[in-house]
Amino acid sequence: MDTMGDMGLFYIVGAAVALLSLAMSFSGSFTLRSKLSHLPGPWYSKYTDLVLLYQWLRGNRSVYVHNLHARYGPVVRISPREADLCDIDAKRIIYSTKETFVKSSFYELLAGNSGESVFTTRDIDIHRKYRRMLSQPLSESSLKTVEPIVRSRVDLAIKRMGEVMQTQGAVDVFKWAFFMATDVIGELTFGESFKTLEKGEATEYVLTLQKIGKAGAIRSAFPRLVKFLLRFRIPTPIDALNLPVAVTIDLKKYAVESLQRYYRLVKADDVSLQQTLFTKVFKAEEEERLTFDEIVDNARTYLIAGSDTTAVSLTYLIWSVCSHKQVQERLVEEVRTALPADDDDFADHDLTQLPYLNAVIEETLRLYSAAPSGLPRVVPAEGADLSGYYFPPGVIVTSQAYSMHRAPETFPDPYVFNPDRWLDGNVTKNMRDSFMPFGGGSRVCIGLHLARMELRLASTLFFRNFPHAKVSSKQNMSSADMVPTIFFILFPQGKRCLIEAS
Ligand code: HEM
Repeated sequence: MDTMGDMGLFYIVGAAVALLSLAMSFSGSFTLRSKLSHLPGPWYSKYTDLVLLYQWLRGNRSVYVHNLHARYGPVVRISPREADLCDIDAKRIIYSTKETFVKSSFYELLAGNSGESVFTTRDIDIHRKYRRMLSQPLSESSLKTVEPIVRSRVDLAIKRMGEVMQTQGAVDVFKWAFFMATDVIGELTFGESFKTLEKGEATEYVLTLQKIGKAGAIRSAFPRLVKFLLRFRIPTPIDALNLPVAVTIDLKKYAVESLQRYYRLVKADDVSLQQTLFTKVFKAEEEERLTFDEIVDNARTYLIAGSDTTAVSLTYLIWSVCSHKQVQERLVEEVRTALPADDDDFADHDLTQLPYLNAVIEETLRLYSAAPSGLPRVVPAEGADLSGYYFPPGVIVTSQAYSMHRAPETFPDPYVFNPDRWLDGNVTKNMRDSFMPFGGGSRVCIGLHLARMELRLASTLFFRNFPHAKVSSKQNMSSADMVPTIFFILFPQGKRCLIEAS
């Protein structure tokens, strides 16, 4: 057969596989008997999850669910076997440290064919083992030892942003925040930086990282199809379907190569060895507590969970502050008073003492939580009473930061960016109990202290260096660019945020 003939056959087979798998992916999307038919919600959610799936693929699920709450109240059925609860007591029960409500199979879909990690595993014992081994290097006190690495990456990011502002008039802070967060977590994980800040452009690996959000959304919508394609490494004529396959393969390859390099240094007892978040875990491997594959899968998770999230948060922080002049003046004044211009010798700990800076960070995490969607959990075997309704075993319940953080009875004027609400004396118990930018309970974000450290250092240094920064209108940059799109991780629709020095 000639090449064209081969290609023709190839595409026909590809299309057939795609259609078949689409059908398989959707099977189970229709039901005649929803176990949640007694809950409020749109009529179609009793029978199908297709509308939810459609909103998910548009990057609009959180807003869609939020609008359903506005219409149906704090408990809403969003699919035949899934409900979202915007209720403080329910949230506390669902995301408790007891882990009675385990993660749903959604997390396995996000992981695809990769092995389990501290993020994706649904097994309570495996999770506890990973958490025991991985938490300590990311604790507040242990992070002090890696603070110089974080600080050097943040310093370089701010320097590069300044250079670009000077030469081009405006800088894309989203791009540089992503480079910064990726270089930080890359260096802390693999012992060497990706050097994207130095190069000023994304390496191939970093480009792959940027595609993860979309790849995860596609994979979780068409799990069987993606699994099939990944297993047999079959390219299809549909680019969107090739994306999660390529992303999974590339990320794994890079993580394996980098960790093998680092492992060789650990084995050789190299004195110049830089401590990473995995140094102790590597040593533990010798006691057969974590296999090399387990380390690779957890390292990959760090890269995925620790780059976009922090970058998006920093971007929205800078944009929000620059869009509110009074907030900017107060922040700049606080930083100027606490850290005189000729004093560079401050530590992250000093920044934890700045009330307004920390209020700005909380307010950013409230309105622009980087992972604002529902975090799905399974109702345990005994069923559950939540918010006045009975939930049978096996159904999925979620709470989403997007709605919890916009409940007007807890956060008055919820759509207003107002850091004052987080100052001493203004914070209520309900605010604390509703707040979930890092999830909650036993599955709370393992990297939250690192993320907060990066946010404190980067925002302080940004507004110290560019006190009069403002949102640019160059290249038609507008607030439309900053409308959130949410594929599990939130990012600005325009995928850019242009800022000028003054
Ligand atoms: C502002 C930045 C960040 C935000 C908003 C964020 C948000 C979250 C959220 C909401 C969860 C809970 C997910 C769920 O229950 O389904 C989570 C878990 C997790 N995050 Fe983060 N994260 C951030 C930064 C980081 C960083 C820097 C790391 C790097 C180590 C990281 C690693 C993880 C891991 C491994 C988990 C899973 C923990 C577990 O299940 O035990 N995150 N994160």
